[in-house]
Amino acid sequence: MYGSRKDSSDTRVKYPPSPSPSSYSTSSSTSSSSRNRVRTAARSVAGVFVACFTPPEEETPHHSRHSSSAFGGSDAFSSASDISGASDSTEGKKRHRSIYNTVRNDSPHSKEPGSVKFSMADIHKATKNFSPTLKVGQGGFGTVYKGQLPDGTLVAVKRAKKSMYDKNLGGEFQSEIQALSKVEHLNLVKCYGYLEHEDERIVVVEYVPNGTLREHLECELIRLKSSSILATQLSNTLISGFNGNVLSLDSRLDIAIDVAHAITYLHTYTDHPIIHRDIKSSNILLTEKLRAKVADFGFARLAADAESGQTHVSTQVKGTAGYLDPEYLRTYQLTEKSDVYSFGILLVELVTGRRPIEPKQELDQRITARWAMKRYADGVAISVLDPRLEKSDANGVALDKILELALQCVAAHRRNRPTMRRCAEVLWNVRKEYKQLLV
Ligand SMILES: Nc1ncnc2c1ncn2[C@@H]1O[C@H](COP(=O)(O)OP(=O)(O)OP(=O)(O)O)[C@@H](O)[C@H]1O
Repeated sequence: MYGSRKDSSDTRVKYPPSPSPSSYSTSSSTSSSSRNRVRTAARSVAGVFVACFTPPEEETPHHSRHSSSAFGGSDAFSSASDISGASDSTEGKKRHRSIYNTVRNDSPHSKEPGSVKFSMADIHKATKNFSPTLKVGQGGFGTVYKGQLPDGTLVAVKRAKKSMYDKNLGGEFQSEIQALSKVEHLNLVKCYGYLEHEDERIVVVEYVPNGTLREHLECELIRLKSSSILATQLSNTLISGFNGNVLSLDSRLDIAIDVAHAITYLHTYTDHPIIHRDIKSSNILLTEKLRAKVADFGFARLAADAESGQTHVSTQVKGTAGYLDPEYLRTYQLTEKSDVYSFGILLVELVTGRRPIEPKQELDQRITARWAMKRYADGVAISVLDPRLEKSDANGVALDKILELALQCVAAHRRNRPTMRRCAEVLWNVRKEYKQLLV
Protein backbone atom coordinates (compact mmCIF):
# COMPACT_ATOMS: atom_id res chain seq x y z
CA MET A 1 0.00 0.00 0.00
CA TYR A 2 1.06 3.60 -0.46
CA GLY A 3 1.94 5.40 2.74
CA SER A 4 -1.06 6.97 4.41
CA ARG A 5 -1.50 10.73 4.39
CA LYS A 6 -3.34 10.51 7.70
CA ASP A 7 -0.13 9.80 9.62
CA SER A 8 0.25 12.49 12.27
CA SER A 9 3.96 12.73 11.52
CA ASP A 10 3.18 13.84 8.02
CA THR A 11 4.33 17.45 7.97
CA ARG A 12 2.63 18.26 4.69
CA VAL A 13 2.47 21.98 4.29
CA LYS A 14 -0.97 23.50 4.50
CA TYR A 15 -1.31 26.37 2.04
CA PRO A 16 -2.76 28.88 2.25
CA PRO A 17 -3.49 28.64 5.98
CA SER A 18 -7.00 30.03 5.81
CA PRO A 19 -8.23 30.40 2.28
CA SER A 20 -10.84 33.01 1.69
CA PRO A 21 -13.70 31.52 -0.31
CA SER A 22 -13.98 34.58 -2.54
CA SER A 23 -10.41 34.28 -3.69
CA TYR A 24 -11.09 30.84 -5.08
CA SER A 25 -14.23 31.56 -7.00
CA THR A 26 -12.68 30.34 -10.26
CA SER A 27 -12.57 26.82 -9.07
CA SER A 28 -15.12 26.62 -6.33
CA SER A 29 -18.28 28.13 -7.70
CA THR A 30 -18.04 28.31 -11.43
CA SER A 31 -21.47 29.13 -12.84
CA SER A 32 -22.76 27.29 -15.86
CA SER A 33 -22.33 30.36 -18.09
CA SER A 34 -18.73 30.85 -17.03
CA ARG A 35 -18.16 27.11 -17.40
CA ASN A 36 -19.43 27.44 -20.96
CA ARG A 37 -16.98 30.25 -21.57
CA VAL A 38 -14.20 28.04 -20.25
CA ARG A 39 -15.31 25.22 -22.50
CA THR A 40 -15.20 27.56 -25.49
CA ALA A 41 -11.68 28.52 -24.45
CA ALA A 42 -10.82 24.81 -24.16
CA ARG A 43 -11.89 24.31 -27.77
CA SER A 44 -9.60 27.06 -28.99
CA VAL A 45 -6.70 25.85 -26.83
CA ALA A 46 -7.17 22.31 -28.10
CA GLY A 47 -6.71 23.72 -31.61
CA VAL A 48 -3.44 25.40 -30.68
CA PHE A 49 -1.78 22.14 -29.63
CA VAL A 50 -1.44 20.93 -33.20
CA ALA A 51 1.02 23.70 -33.91
CA CYS A 52 2.76 23.59 -30.58
CA PHE A 53 4.04 20.11 -30.16
CA THR A 54 7.31 18.77 -31.36
CA PRO A 55 7.64 15.13 -32.50
CA PRO A 56 7.13 12.28 -30.05
CA GLU A 57 9.58 12.03 -27.18
CA GLU A 58 10.82 8.64 -28.28
CA GLU A 59 11.82 10.00 -31.66
CA THR A 60 13.36 13.24 -30.48
CA PRO A 61 16.36 13.79 -28.25
CA HIS A 62 14.19 15.20 -25.50
CA HIS A 63 16.53 18.00 -24.72
CA SER A 64 20.01 19.18 -25.19
CA ARG A 65 22.09 20.30 -22.31
CA HIS A 66 24.34 23.31 -22.43
CA SER A 67 25.59 25.77 -20.00
CA SER A 68 23.17 28.12 -18.30
CA SER A 69 23.93 31.47 -16.85
CA ALA A 70 25.67 31.59 -13.53
CA PHE A 71 23.81 32.67 -10.46
CA GLY A 72 24.55 35.67 -8.32
CA GLY A 73 24.95 35.85 -4.54
CA SER A 74 24.33 32.97 -2.20
CA ASP A 75 22.02 34.39 0.43
CA ALA A 76 18.73 34.49 -1.40
CA PHE A 77 16.73 31.73 0.18
CA SER A 78 16.09 33.36 3.51
CA SER A 79 14.15 36.13 1.78
CA ALA A 80 11.62 33.66 0.45
CA SER A 81 11.11 31.80 3.68
CA ASP A 82 7.55 33.03 3.98
CA ILE A 83 6.56 30.80 1.10
CA SER A 84 4.83 27.79 2.46
CA GLY A 85 7.10 24.81 2.73
CA ALA A 86 10.39 26.60 3.15
CA SER A 87 12.20 24.20 5.44
CA ASP A 88 12.70 26.55 8.29
CA SER A 89 11.41 24.21 10.97
CA THR A 90 13.70 23.76 13.92
CA GLU A 91 13.88 20.06 13.21
CA GLY A 92 14.73 20.69 9.57
CA LYS A 93 17.43 23.17 10.50
CA LYS A 94 18.94 20.84 13.07
CA ARG A 95 19.06 18.00 10.58
CA HIS A 96 20.48 20.27 7.94
CA ARG A 97 23.16 21.58 10.27
CA SER A 98 24.12 18.10 11.38
CA ILE A 99 24.56 17.00 7.79
CA TYR A 100 26.72 19.93 6.87
CA ASN A 101 28.74 19.72 10.03
CA THR A 102 29.44 16.11 9.32
CA VAL A 103 30.33 16.82 5.74
CA ARG A 104 32.55 19.72 6.72
CA ASN A 105 34.40 17.57 9.18
CA ASP A 106 34.92 15.00 6.49
CA SER A 107 35.94 17.31 3.73
CA PRO A 108 39.07 19.39 3.75
CA HIS A 109 37.67 21.50 0.91
CA SER A 110 34.39 22.41 2.57
CA LYS A 111 32.50 25.57 1.60
CA GLU A 112 29.09 27.09 2.24
CA PRO A 113 26.20 24.75 3.12
CA GLY A 114 24.82 23.30 -0.07
CA SER A 115 28.05 23.71 -1.97
CA VAL A 116 30.32 21.51 0.11
CA LYS A 117 33.16 20.01 -1.86
CA PHE A 118 33.40 16.31 -1.22
CA SER A 119 36.63 14.46 -1.84
CA MET A 120 36.77 11.55 -4.26
CA ALA A 121 37.45 9.29 -1.26
CA ASP A 122 34.18 10.48 0.36
CA ILE A 123 32.27 9.64 -2.80
CA HIS A 124 33.90 6.22 -3.19
CA LYS A 125 33.10 5.43 0.41
CA ALA A 126 29.50 6.63 0.14
CA THR A 127 28.79 4.62 -3.00
CA LYS A 128 30.98 1.60 -2.27
CA ASN A 129 33.14 2.52 -5.26
CA PHE A 130 30.13 3.21 -7.45
CA SER A 131 28.82 -0.26 -6.85
CA PRO A 132 26.39 -1.34 -9.60
CA THR A 133 24.10 -2.62 -6.87
CA LEU A 134 23.67 0.98 -5.70
CA LYS A 135 22.82 2.33 -9.12
CA VAL A 136 19.30 3.77 -8.96
CA GLY A 137 18.93 5.55 -12.25
CA GLN A 138 20.31 6.96 -15.42
CA GLY A 139 19.42 10.35 -16.86
CA GLY A 140 20.62 12.97 -19.30
CA PHE A 141 23.24 14.13 -16.80
CA GLY A 142 24.68 10.72 -16.06
CA THR A 143 24.30 7.89 -13.58
CA VAL A 144 22.65 8.15 -10.20
CA TYR A 145 23.81 6.06 -7.21
CA LYS A 146 22.36 5.67 -3.79
CA GLY A 147 24.95 6.45 -1.14
CA GLN A 148 25.38 6.96 2.56
CA LEU A 149 27.35 9.65 4.39
CA PRO A 150 29.29 8.83 7.55
CA ASP A 151 26.45 10.15 9.72
CA GLY A 152 24.05 7.72 8.04
CA THR A 153 22.33 10.26 5.79
CA LEU A 154 21.18 8.67 2.56
CA VAL A 155 22.18 10.60 -0.52
CA ALA A 156 21.79 10.38 -4.28
CA VAL A 157 25.15 10.72 -5.98
CA LYS A 158 24.78 12.03 -9.52
CA ARG A 159 27.85 11.24 -11.57
CA ALA A 160 28.09 13.09 -14.87
CA LYS A 161 28.78 10.96 -17.86
CA LYS A 162 31.99 11.71 -19.69
CA SER A 163 30.25 12.66 -22.91
CA MET A 164 28.23 15.30 -21.06
CA TYR A 165 31.38 16.74 -19.57
CA ASP A 166 33.01 16.88 -23.01
CA LYS A 167 29.96 18.72 -24.29
CA ASN A 168 30.20 21.74 -22.07
CA LEU A 169 29.06 20.33 -18.79
CA GLY A 170 31.16 22.90 -16.95
CA GLY A 171 28.47 25.54 -17.25
CA GLU A 172 25.60 23.20 -16.55
CA PHE A 173 27.35 21.72 -13.57
CA GLN A 174 27.92 25.16 -12.12
CA SER A 175 24.33 26.08 -12.91
CA GLU A 176 22.90 23.02 -11.18
CA ILE A 177 25.06 23.49 -8.12
CA GLN A 178 24.50 27.18 -7.78
CA ALA A 179 20.75 26.85 -8.19
CA LEU A 180 20.46 23.90 -5.85
CA SER A 181 22.70 25.27 -3.17
CA LYS A 182 20.58 28.36 -2.67
CA VAL A 183 17.17 26.83 -2.32
CA GLU A 184 15.66 25.12 0.64
CA HIS A 185 12.09 23.95 0.58
CA LEU A 186 10.33 20.79 1.70
CA ASN A 187 9.24 20.11 -1.85
CA LEU A 188 12.59 20.67 -3.55
CA VAL A 189 15.39 18.11 -3.56
CA LYS A 190 18.17 19.43 -1.31
CA CYS A 191 21.73 19.73 -2.50
CA TYR A 192 24.35 18.55 -0.03
CA GLY A 193 27.50 19.19 -2.00
CA TYR A 194 29.54 18.55 -5.07
CA LEU A 195 32.86 17.43 -6.41
CA GLU A 196 34.95 18.50 -9.36
CA HIS A 197 37.95 16.21 -9.69
CA GLU A 198 39.86 15.85 -12.95
CA ASP A 199 37.13 14.86 -15.40
CA GLU A 200 34.66 13.80 -12.72
CA ARG A 201 31.68 16.02 -11.95
CA ILE A 202 29.57 14.73 -9.10
CA VAL A 203 26.59 16.24 -7.30
CA VAL A 204 25.40 14.91 -3.98
CA VAL A 205 21.73 15.52 -3.27
CA GLU A 206 19.04 14.36 -0.89
CA TYR A 207 18.00 10.76 -1.59
CA VAL A 208 14.27 10.50 -2.26
CA PRO A 209 13.33 6.85 -1.85
CA ASN A 210 10.06 6.22 -3.60
CA GLY A 211 10.70 6.56 -7.32
CA THR A 212 9.49 9.19 -9.76
CA LEU A 213 5.93 10.37 -10.34
CA ARG A 214 6.12 8.93 -13.87
CA GLU A 215 6.93 5.49 -12.48
CA HIS A 216 4.01 5.70 -10.08
CA LEU A 217 1.64 6.79 -12.83
CA GLU A 218 2.71 3.81 -14.85
CA CYS A 219 2.71 1.38 -11.90
CA GLU A 220 5.99 0.22 -13.32
CA LEU A 221 6.60 -2.70 -11.04
CA ILE A 222 6.49 -5.27 -13.80
CA ARG A 223 8.94 -3.32 -15.94
CA LEU A 224 11.22 -2.82 -12.98
CA LYS A 225 11.16 -6.53 -12.26
CA SER A 226 12.40 -7.32 -15.72
CA SER A 227 15.21 -4.83 -15.57
CA SER A 228 18.38 -6.08 -13.99
CA ILE A 229 19.95 -2.66 -13.47
CA LEU A 230 16.90 -1.58 -11.58
CA ALA A 231 16.76 -4.59 -9.31
CA THR A 232 18.17 -2.51 -6.48
CA GLN A 233 15.68 0.20 -7.12
CA LEU A 234 12.94 -2.40 -7.00
CA SER A 235 13.99 -3.62 -3.59
CA ASN A 236 14.40 -0.05 -2.37
CA THR A 237 10.98 0.92 -3.56
CA LEU A 238 9.38 -2.18 -2.16
CA ILE A 239 10.84 -1.38 1.21
CA SER A 240 9.53 2.15 0.97
CA GLY A 241 6.04 1.01 0.11
CA PHE A 242 5.82 1.30 -3.70
CA ASN A 243 4.18 -1.92 -4.73
CA GLY A 244 2.56 -0.96 -8.00
CA ASN A 245 -0.76 0.25 -6.58
CA VAL A 246 -2.51 2.98 -8.49
CA LEU A 247 -1.99 6.48 -7.11
CA SER A 248 -5.36 7.72 -5.86
CA LEU A 249 -6.71 11.03 -7.13
CA ASP A 250 -6.35 12.27 -3.56
CA SER A 251 -2.60 11.56 -3.67
CA ARG A 252 -2.31 13.06 -7.15
CA LEU A 253 -3.90 16.27 -5.89
CA ASP A 254 -1.48 16.35 -2.96
CA ILE A 255 1.43 15.89 -5.36
CA ALA A 256 0.16 18.68 -7.64
CA ILE A 257 -0.06 21.00 -4.63
CA ASP A 258 3.45 20.07 -3.48
CA VAL A 259 4.83 20.80 -6.93
CA ALA A 260 2.91 24.08 -7.13
CA HIS A 261 4.39 25.11 -3.78
CA ALA A 262 7.90 24.23 -4.90
CA ILE A 263 7.66 26.24 -8.11
CA THR A 264 5.94 29.14 -6.37
CA TYR A 265 8.89 29.21 -4.02
CA LEU A 266 11.36 29.27 -6.92
CA HIS A 267 9.44 32.00 -8.74
CA THR A 268 8.97 34.23 -5.73
CA TYR A 269 12.53 33.91 -4.67
CA THR A 270 12.79 37.61 -3.97
CA ASP A 271 16.37 38.40 -4.86
CA HIS A 272 16.88 35.88 -7.62
CA PRO A 273 13.72 34.22 -8.90
CA ILE A 274 14.46 30.90 -10.57
CA ILE A 275 12.70 29.38 -13.56
CA HIS A 276 12.96 25.61 -13.37
CA ARG A 277 12.59 25.03 -17.13
CA ASP A 278 12.18 21.26 -16.96
CA ILE A 279 9.06 20.54 -14.93
CA LYS A 280 7.98 16.99 -15.86
CA SER A 281 6.80 13.84 -14.12
CA SER A 282 10.21 12.15 -14.24
CA ASN A 283 11.66 15.11 -12.35
CA ILE A 284 9.15 14.74 -9.52
CA LEU A 285 10.47 12.34 -6.89
CA LEU A 286 8.23 10.86 -4.22
CA THR A 287 8.88 10.15 -0.55
CA GLU A 288 7.49 7.16 1.35
CA LYS A 289 4.49 9.29 2.26
CA LEU A 290 4.05 10.32 -1.36
CA ARG A 291 5.25 13.81 -0.68
CA ALA A 292 6.60 15.29 -3.90
CA LYS A 293 10.07 16.76 -4.29
CA VAL A 294 11.00 18.58 -7.45
CA ALA A 295 14.42 17.62 -8.79
CA ASP A 296 16.81 18.41 -11.59
CA PHE A 297 17.83 21.97 -11.63
CA GLY A 298 20.20 21.33 -14.49
CA PHE A 299 18.31 23.83 -16.59
CA ALA A 300 17.39 26.24 -13.86
CA ARG A 301 17.94 29.82 -14.77
CA LEU A 302 17.54 33.15 -13.08
CA ALA A 303 14.37 34.95 -13.99
CA ALA A 304 14.58 38.47 -15.34
CA ASP A 305 14.94 41.16 -12.77
CA ALA A 306 11.57 42.89 -12.47
CA GLU A 307 13.15 46.07 -11.13
CA SER A 308 15.32 46.45 -14.19
CA GLY A 309 12.14 46.48 -16.27
CA GLN A 310 13.11 43.25 -18.01
CA THR A 311 10.27 40.75 -18.21
CA HIS A 312 12.00 37.78 -19.76
CA VAL A 313 15.34 36.08 -20.28
CA SER A 314 16.39 35.42 -23.88
CA THR A 315 17.86 31.98 -24.14
CA GLN A 316 18.30 28.89 -26.27
CA VAL A 317 15.30 26.61 -26.02
CA LYS A 318 15.75 23.82 -23.49
CA GLY A 319 13.30 21.51 -21.83
CA THR A 320 11.48 18.32 -22.70
CA ALA A 321 9.23 17.71 -25.69
CA GLY A 322 5.59 17.76 -24.73
CA TYR A 323 6.11 20.15 -21.81
CA LEU A 324 7.60 23.08 -23.71
CA ASP A 325 5.83 26.43 -23.71
CA PRO A 326 4.95 27.28 -27.33
CA GLU A 327 5.53 30.97 -26.73
CA TYR A 328 9.04 30.20 -25.48
CA LEU A 329 9.61 27.98 -28.51
CA ARG A 330 8.54 30.78 -30.80
CA THR A 331 10.27 33.71 -29.14
CA TYR A 332 13.14 32.15 -27.13
CA GLN A 333 11.96 34.37 -24.31
CA LEU A 334 11.77 32.60 -21.03
CA THR A 335 9.55 33.74 -18.16
CA GLU A 336 8.06 32.06 -15.10
CA LYS A 337 4.97 31.39 -17.22
CA SER A 338 6.94 28.77 -19.16
CA ASP A 339 7.00 26.70 -15.96
CA VAL A 340 3.26 27.38 -15.57
CA TYR A 341 2.70 25.91 -19.02
CA SER A 342 4.70 22.76 -18.16
CA PHE A 343 2.78 22.52 -14.91
CA GLY A 344 -0.50 22.57 -16.89
CA ILE A 345 0.76 19.66 -18.95
CA LEU A 346 1.75 17.88 -15.73
CA LEU A 347 -1.79 18.38 -14.36
CA VAL A 348 -3.24 16.69 -17.44
CA GLU A 349 -0.73 13.87 -17.00
CA LEU A 350 -1.76 13.47 -13.36
CA VAL A 351 -5.45 13.06 -14.10
CA THR A 352 -5.14 10.98 -17.27
CA GLY A 353 -2.11 8.92 -16.25
CA ARG A 354 -0.85 9.36 -19.82
CA ARG A 355 2.43 10.84 -21.00
CA PRO A 356 2.15 14.27 -22.68
CA ILE A 357 2.84 12.62 -26.03
CA GLU A 358 1.53 9.12 -26.69
CA PRO A 359 2.77 8.02 -30.13
CA LYS A 360 0.97 4.68 -29.94
CA GLN A 361 -2.49 6.15 -29.38
CA GLU A 362 -5.05 6.94 -32.09
CA LEU A 363 -4.13 10.07 -34.03
CA ASP A 364 -6.57 12.33 -32.17
CA GLN A 365 -5.27 11.13 -28.80
CA ARG A 366 -1.54 11.38 -29.37
CA ILE A 367 -1.17 14.82 -27.83
CA THR A 368 -2.68 14.15 -24.45
CA ALA A 369 -3.44 17.75 -23.43
CA ARG A 370 -5.13 18.49 -26.74
CA TRP A 371 -7.25 15.36 -26.48
CA ALA A 372 -8.18 16.10 -22.87
CA MET A 373 -9.08 19.73 -23.61
CA LYS A 374 -11.27 18.66 -26.52
CA ARG A 375 -13.11 16.16 -24.33
CA TYR A 376 -13.44 18.77 -21.61
CA ALA A 377 -14.85 21.26 -24.12
CA ASP A 378 -17.34 18.65 -25.29
CA GLY A 379 -18.54 18.16 -21.70
CA VAL A 380 -17.22 14.60 -21.44
CA ALA A 381 -14.09 15.21 -19.37
CA ILE A 382 -14.77 12.04 -17.40
CA SER A 383 -13.75 10.01 -20.45
CA VAL A 384 -10.11 11.12 -20.02
CA LEU A 385 -9.88 10.16 -16.35
CA ASP A 386 -7.14 7.57 -15.79
CA PRO A 387 -9.09 4.32 -16.35
CA ARG A 388 -7.51 2.90 -13.20
CA LEU A 389 -9.38 5.50 -11.14
CA GLU A 390 -12.98 5.16 -10.10
CA LYS A 391 -15.47 7.31 -12.04
CA SER A 392 -17.06 8.56 -8.83
CA ASP A 393 -18.81 11.92 -8.37
CA ALA A 394 -15.93 13.26 -6.28
CA ASN A 395 -13.38 12.23 -8.91
CA GLY A 396 -15.53 13.70 -11.68
CA VAL A 397 -15.89 17.08 -9.95
CA ALA A 398 -12.19 17.27 -9.11
CA LEU A 399 -11.23 16.21 -12.63
CA ASP A 400 -13.32 19.02 -14.14
CA LYS A 401 -11.70 21.61 -11.91
CA ILE A 402 -8.18 20.34 -12.44
CA LEU A 403 -8.68 20.39 -16.20
CA GLU A 404 -10.13 23.90 -15.98
CA LEU A 405 -6.93 25.03 -14.24
CA ALA A 406 -4.74 23.08 -16.67
CA LEU A 407 -6.51 24.81 -19.52
CA GLN A 408 -5.58 28.21 -18.08
CA CYS A 409 -1.97 27.09 -17.55
CA VAL A 410 -1.55 26.03 -21.17
CA ALA A 411 -3.05 29.21 -22.64
CA ALA A 412 -1.24 30.07 -25.86
CA HIS A 413 -0.22 33.49 -24.54
CA ARG A 414 1.61 33.65 -21.28
CA ARG A 415 -0.25 36.76 -20.13
CA ASN A 416 -3.38 34.60 -19.91
CA ARG A 417 -1.77 31.96 -17.68
CA PRO A 418 -2.13 32.13 -13.90
CA THR A 419 0.84 32.48 -11.58
CA MET A 420 2.09 29.39 -9.80
CA ARG A 421 0.89 30.87 -6.54
CA ARG A 422 -2.61 31.09 -7.98
CA CYS A 423 -2.36 27.49 -9.18
CA ALA A 424 -1.49 26.40 -5.65
CA GLU A 425 -4.48 28.31 -4.26
CA VAL A 426 -6.91 26.83 -6.77
CA LEU A 427 -5.63 23.30 -6.19
CA TRP A 428 -5.78 23.81 -2.47
CA ASN A 429 -9.45 24.59 -2.80
CA VAL A 430 -10.09 21.69 -5.19
CA ARG A 431 -8.58 19.35 -2.60
CA LYS A 432 -10.70 20.87 0.18
CA GLU A 433 -13.90 20.34 -1.80
CA TYR A 434 -12.78 16.89 -2.88
CA LYS A 435 -12.30 15.79 0.71
CA GLN A 436 -15.73 17.17 1.62
CA LEU A 437 -17.31 15.15 -1.18
CA LEU A 438 -15.58 11.99 0.04
CA VAL A 439 -17.18 12.11 3.51
N1 LIG B 1 17.54 12.50 -5.50
C1 LIG B 1 17.24 11.29 -5.95
N2 LIG B 1 16.85 10.32 -5.12
C2 LIG B 1 16.54 9.08 -5.59
N3 LIG B 1 16.59 8.73 -6.89
C3 LIG B 1 16.97 9.67 -7.77
C4 LIG B 1 17.33 10.98 -7.36
N4 LIG B 1 17.65 11.70 -8.45
C5 LIG B 1 17.49 10.87 -9.50
N5 LIG B 1 17.11 9.64 -9.10
C6 LIG B 1 16.83 8.48 -9.95
O1 LIG B 1 17.72 8.53 -11.05
C7 LIG B 1 16.99 8.66 -12.28
C8 LIG B 1 17.76 9.57 -13.21
O2 LIG B 1 17.72 10.88 -12.67
P1 LIG B 1 18.26 12.14 -13.44
O3 LIG B 1 17.83 13.36 -12.69
O4 LIG B 1 19.71 12.00 -13.68
O5 LIG B 1 17.61 12.03 -14.84
P2 LIG B 1 16.11 12.26 -15.36
O6 LIG B 1 15.53 13.46 -14.67
O7 LIG B 1 15.34 10.99 -15.26
O8 LIG B 1 16.38 12.56 -16.85
P3 LIG B 1 17.04 13.84 -17.46
O9 LIG B 1 18.32 14.10 -16.75
O10 LIG B 1 17.24 13.44 -18.84
O11 LIG B 1 16.04 14.93 -17.23
C9 LIG B 1 15.63 9.18 -11.88
O12 LIG B 1 14.66 8.81 -12.82
C10 LIG B 1 15.42 8.55 -10.52
O13 LIG B 1 14.93 7.22 -10.68
